[in-house]
Amino acid sequence: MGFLRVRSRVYNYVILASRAANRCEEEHEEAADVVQVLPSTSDTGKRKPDLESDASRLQSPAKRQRQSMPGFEEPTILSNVKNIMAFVHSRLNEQDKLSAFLKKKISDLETNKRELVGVFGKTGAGKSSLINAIIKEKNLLPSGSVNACTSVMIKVEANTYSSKYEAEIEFITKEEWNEELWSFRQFLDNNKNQKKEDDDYHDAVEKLSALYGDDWRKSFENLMDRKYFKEIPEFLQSRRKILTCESANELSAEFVKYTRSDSKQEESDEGKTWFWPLVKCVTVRVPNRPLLQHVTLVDLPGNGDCNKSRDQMWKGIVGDCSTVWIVTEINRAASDKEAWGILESVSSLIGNGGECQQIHFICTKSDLLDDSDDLSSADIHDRIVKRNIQANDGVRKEFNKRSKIKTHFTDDSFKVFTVSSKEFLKGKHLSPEDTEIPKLKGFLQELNDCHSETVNYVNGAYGILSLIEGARRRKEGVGKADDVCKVLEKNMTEKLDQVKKAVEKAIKDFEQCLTEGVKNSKTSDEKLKSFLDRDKQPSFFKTLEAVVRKDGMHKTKKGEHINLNTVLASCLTDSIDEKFRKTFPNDVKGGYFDGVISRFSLDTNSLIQKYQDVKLQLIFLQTEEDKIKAKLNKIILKEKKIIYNSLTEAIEKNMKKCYEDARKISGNDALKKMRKTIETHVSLNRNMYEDAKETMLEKMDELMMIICKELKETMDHSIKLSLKASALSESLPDVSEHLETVQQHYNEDLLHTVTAET
Ligand SMILES: Nc1nc2c(ncn2[C@@H]2O[C@H](COP(=O)(O)OP(=O)(O)OP(=O)(O)O)[C@@H](O)[C@H]2O)c(=O)[nH]1
Repeated sequence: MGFLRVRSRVYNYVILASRAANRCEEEHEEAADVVQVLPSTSDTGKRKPDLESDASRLQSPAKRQRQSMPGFEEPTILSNVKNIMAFVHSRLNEQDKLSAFLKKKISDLETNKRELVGVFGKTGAGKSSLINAIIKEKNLLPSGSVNACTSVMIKVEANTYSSKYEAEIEFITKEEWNEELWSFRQFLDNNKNQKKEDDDYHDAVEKLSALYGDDWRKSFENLMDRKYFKEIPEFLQSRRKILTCESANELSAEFVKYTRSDSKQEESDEGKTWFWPLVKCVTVRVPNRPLLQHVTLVDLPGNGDCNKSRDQMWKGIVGDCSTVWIVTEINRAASDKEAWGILESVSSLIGNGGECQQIHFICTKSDLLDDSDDLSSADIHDRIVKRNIQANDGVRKEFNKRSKIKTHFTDDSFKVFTVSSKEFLKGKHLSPEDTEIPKLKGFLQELNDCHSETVNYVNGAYGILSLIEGARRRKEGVGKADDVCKVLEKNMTEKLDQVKKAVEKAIKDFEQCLTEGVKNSKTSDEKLKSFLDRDKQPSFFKTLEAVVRKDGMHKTKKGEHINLNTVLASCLTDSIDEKFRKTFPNDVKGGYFDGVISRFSLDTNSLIQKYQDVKLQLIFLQTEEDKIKAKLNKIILKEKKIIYNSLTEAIEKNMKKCYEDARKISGNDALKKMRKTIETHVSLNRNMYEDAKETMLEKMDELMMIICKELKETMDHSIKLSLKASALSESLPDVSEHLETVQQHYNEDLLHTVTAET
């Protein structure tokens, strides 16, 4: 993260330097001045950028041509303000408390948050083609082969610091792979005489064959030998591999062996090694894509992988998505069990257990019609449009029936799109608008533009510059700082009390709900029983074996997501879902805890009227308030996910022993015995529900402490330093012009925020 931050910062400076250097000759002095503003090694602890050469390299014809390319990123408000703050930072010394405080405040402004859009859907639904169409890179993500499918998570984002196409490959560790090899070996040994139709048997064989060809069939002894990893020394050295190319085509050809599995190797592929079993995630960076500057699209193949770290990363990314796209083919979108199954299985992870604000149900391949041979182009167009309307209605009706999803999401947060990636790239029957790809791009653009980090950065910068100017202009002995402090401290006590009461009320409400949930734990038992009652089905033993082997979670080849832990925790989660969603809405407009955090204010506005000579200091405090609220919102968002998921995790922890015992069962009546083991464990461990409830409430208490401490300490410190500490006036730079510039941006931002909200 730190590395990225440095990279993007350097890039901003380079742009500024290049712009300045492009101006006419008499402005050269100014360009030199700009270059001086770059951060030093001591500032970042990283490589000191070679600024002179960075700037002069940008003078090359190739670079200039790049700048004139459509979509080249012009410096944004954010980069302008960042440059100003870097300059101010370099002019502050640390001889007094206030300057040191200001320097730290400037460093703290830096953030690198990206909005994640998670793309789900079964294989072949058209995810890769959709992403390619959206970023207008026909050949970036490999798509189309009948046998191959995307097998690892792929993040797609803008390359903001170079004009190259890049793929960063993150591997699992050697130790993890070694462990996996051992469990494959055990599993294959135990299943020697079984039918080879088992899902996990196929998975193991697929992974081993991808990497070792037929060698694994001869012996398991030397599978960690270096010779198998010659092409990827990075894996052995626990490093990431970076591929860099000039074009999307080239990059795609290079990274395909890290992302896709090929179930039926073709002749031309013989001897080819596929490394996807070792890969955790690939990040693809595309140059000149302002649309993805703050947004990352993540292609998420289904979970249920037996690799723990990959599974954990999957869960982490899914929980961090602010939007989720469910992709399915239009011809049976409303009835596609697998697509709805995916959405149901992730709804609590992305809803109360995550931060998803919007679900987009995307029906793909809208251009594909049956029997269109004899139709005119106009008729084809009309039929497509008509079917789009029908699909839209059908999907919405289906959504209304799915109560499991609806407990986490409102009607407004669910939208349907009917798209054709193919027609968007080479329209034959549909206009670009009819393909609905521009609609999705518009959504991403808004996500990228309304990036709250820009607003937070500009607000923070405005406050800091106000404080510098206020401190510089302030004459000794003038002002009624002490009076102002007293009022502020009184306001703070009152407002903190309100926050505390609101959080306490939420905790009490949760406690009530969970007590009911514990009482209703029989409902979970019934759900468990109905799952175990499937023991009459012929393939059930294999499924149950896989479930216990993977600590309660398994995805069948037919796409069914089984999670016994969530089934057992459902009496608790069901009891709390509605209250939890209202207390921690993912759409933060209303604010957490009935808006008490959003309403927190020391009432600086009215004080400004009365105490004009400390107006600038009060403006700083106002922006500090906004900043601490934004920071708290982030903390609460992170914590609320942990709090909600703690219910299922507590059950999962308790059930671990049960799965371990069940795993050991084999031989005659194994299915019966396994069932008995699970039922007995659940009936003897009734306290697990109470324990889960207590764990969650403890976490809520901790959250309350964090909120109150953060609010009090940050505001106390800021009040003290802005109104009480004096700086050596000669040590503070004159930032009046910068203040004016940033104030303009601040006002624009405010306008933008207001317009976006209305
Ligand atoms: N006619 C038509 N075909 C499409 C469209 N989108 C995708 N396809 C085709 O559908 C097939 C699968 O598309 P992909 O984009 O590879 O699907 P995917 O969901 O990424 O598949 P995995 O990589 O296996 O997860 C390919 O042959 C595509 O060319 C579309 O809008 N129209």
